[in-house]
Amino acid sequence: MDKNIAIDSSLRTVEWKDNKVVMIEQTKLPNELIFVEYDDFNQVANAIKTLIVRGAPAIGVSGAFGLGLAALQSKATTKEELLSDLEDARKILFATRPTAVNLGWGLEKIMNVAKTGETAEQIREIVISTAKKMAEEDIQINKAMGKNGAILFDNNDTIMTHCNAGALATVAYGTALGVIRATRESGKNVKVIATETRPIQQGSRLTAFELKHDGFDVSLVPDTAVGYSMANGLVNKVVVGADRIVKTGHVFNKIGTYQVATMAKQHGIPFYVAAPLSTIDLKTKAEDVIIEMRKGSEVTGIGDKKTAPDDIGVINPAFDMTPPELISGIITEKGVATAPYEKSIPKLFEANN
Ligand SMILES: CSC[C@H]1O[C@H](OP(=O)(O)O)[C@H](O)[C@@H]1O
Repeated sequence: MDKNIAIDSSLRTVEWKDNKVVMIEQTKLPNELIFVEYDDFNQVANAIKTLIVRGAPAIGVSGAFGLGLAALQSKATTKEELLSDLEDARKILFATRPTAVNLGWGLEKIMNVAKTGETAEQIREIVISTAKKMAEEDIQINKAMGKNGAILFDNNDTIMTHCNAGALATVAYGTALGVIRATRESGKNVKVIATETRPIQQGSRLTAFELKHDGFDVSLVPDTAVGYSMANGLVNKVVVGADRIVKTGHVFNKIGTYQVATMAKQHGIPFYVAAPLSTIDLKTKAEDVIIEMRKGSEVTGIGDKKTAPDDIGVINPAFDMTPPELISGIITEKGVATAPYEKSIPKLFEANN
């Protein structure tokens, strides 16, 4: 592994290059940093479903790029035919993962601009240019979010994270880790404690990897040591990402987030969520959000090594819900929302923000 990898805005998790989608093959980290190239939207759909690319903003942009490939693959010569082919591709990309709202948001944004094209060629051009613009905006959004969040953190804080809400969950820079990067850039010295985040270990494989390569003092804890870390004064604050936030302030994030938030409340530790507006869903009620259930083999083994007996029942939700009363603030590119969230979250969308 190249010890001099720079995991910052210079390294893109996913990008459009020569009419192909290029992404980091995240299931190979931290052992190998491999880039894969796709020219078929079905390959992008598979990459999202199998977590080759993961993280709400990253899969939103990947879905948009997937529609760009679908536009190039389509043999359509008329607007109607091409829109029909794009809708077929949208359904396949949308069905890959149900919880992160960014995927649906990214696909809908592309479909809406596609309808503004008059000819098949115009549609192809606008779809690809809009997807590329979405990717560039993601980085700027993360940096704005970082600045808004940095003021909440103090010099010499030790900050706990859960899962990976870093450069590897976005196009670059990250959401929760973007706040940590911006805090350092503001001149404050911070340390990080990353939870392992079983079963897929986004914390140990991805967060520890990217923070180490970005020069941070990062320590790893098993998920079972969250309470110990907080009870023994090792944690000053927590910041995590999100996959969907509803207007009441209920946050849907990687499984285990609810436990971390509950422990933080118990120990009087501020618990923040960092997410772009594209992760906020003003329409869906908390009780109607679909929690992705993943295959049991992720829990009964690590890689190809079995760690549990055969034929046992497994409950493997990929996400859980953290209620607003456990959340100190929701950091976005438009500012920080605080309780009561049903009043503060809609304000983030007001034009003068
Ligand atoms: C900045 S979004 C990151 C968010 O997505 C992760 O889930 P997954 O790795 O399954 O895509 C996790 O919930 C992170 O907080």
